[in-house]
Amino acid sequence: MLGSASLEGVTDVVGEEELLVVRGVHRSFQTGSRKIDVLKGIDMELRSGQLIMLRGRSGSGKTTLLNMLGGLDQPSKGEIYFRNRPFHQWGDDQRTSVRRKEMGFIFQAFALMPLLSAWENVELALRMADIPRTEWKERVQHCLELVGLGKRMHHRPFELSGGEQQRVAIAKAIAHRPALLLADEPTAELDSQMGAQVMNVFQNIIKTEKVSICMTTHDPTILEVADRVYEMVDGRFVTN
Ligand SMILES: Nc1ncnc2c1ncn2[C@@H]1O[C@H](COP(=O)(O)OP(=O)(O)OP(=O)(O)O)[C@@H](O)[C@H]1O
Repeated sequence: MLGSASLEGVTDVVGEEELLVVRGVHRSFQTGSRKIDVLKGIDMELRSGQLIMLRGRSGSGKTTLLNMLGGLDQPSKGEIYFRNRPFHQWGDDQRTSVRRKEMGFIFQAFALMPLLSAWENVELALRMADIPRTEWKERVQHCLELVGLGKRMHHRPFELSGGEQQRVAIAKAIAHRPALLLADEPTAELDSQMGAQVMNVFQNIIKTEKVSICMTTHDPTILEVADRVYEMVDGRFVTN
């Protein structure tokens, strides 16, 4: 087992905070009498200020891993440390609390409330994270300006392009100042220009908001902006 002493060792060596450490993670699913091994021993690290990408064919296990990093699911075996805390040992309530306060999520389909404006969508995220109401106005404005939507703050999703909707989703995901942003194929529904805009926003928020990002992608054209790419084949990482 990887104890806190060895984690401190890792931090000393690299001189930066290890936000996420994954050791020997397996995940199996039982369907009827069959056991399916989806993750077969995953090791990875994510440091503060990094953008890492999980790449791999459909069905290789990327979403399963991302769900685990976000505490939506738990490993069958192995360890996940989030900010030096043993995420894999925690119960649902503790994981939910960390997820609400310290993590943000972005999905392929933009996950906005259709009847709410961009402003109201971001505000909703602050309400959900128990951020005091007095801070909402300034924070919503800041986040929407950060993603380049300062002039579209009161539009509703159907009045925005796909790329703009995804940028509202980013503003919503970072509003409560998470340390970690998890994004599942955030550019998959976008054309290459809009996808590039989303990646620019990601690079920008890593610097200005001090958030780290772990995302999955199929898109080879965006891999070059990653600090590190993990290639997944059949539930394992392979070296390129
Ligand atoms: N709850 C579950 N029960 C049974 N099998 C599952 C479950 N969740 C995922 N799987 C299986 O695990 C495998 C990996 O799925 P996963 O969604 O992680 O792949 P992926 O790499 O994200 O694929 P895609 O790029 O298409 O999203 C698939 O074969 C899937 O059917």
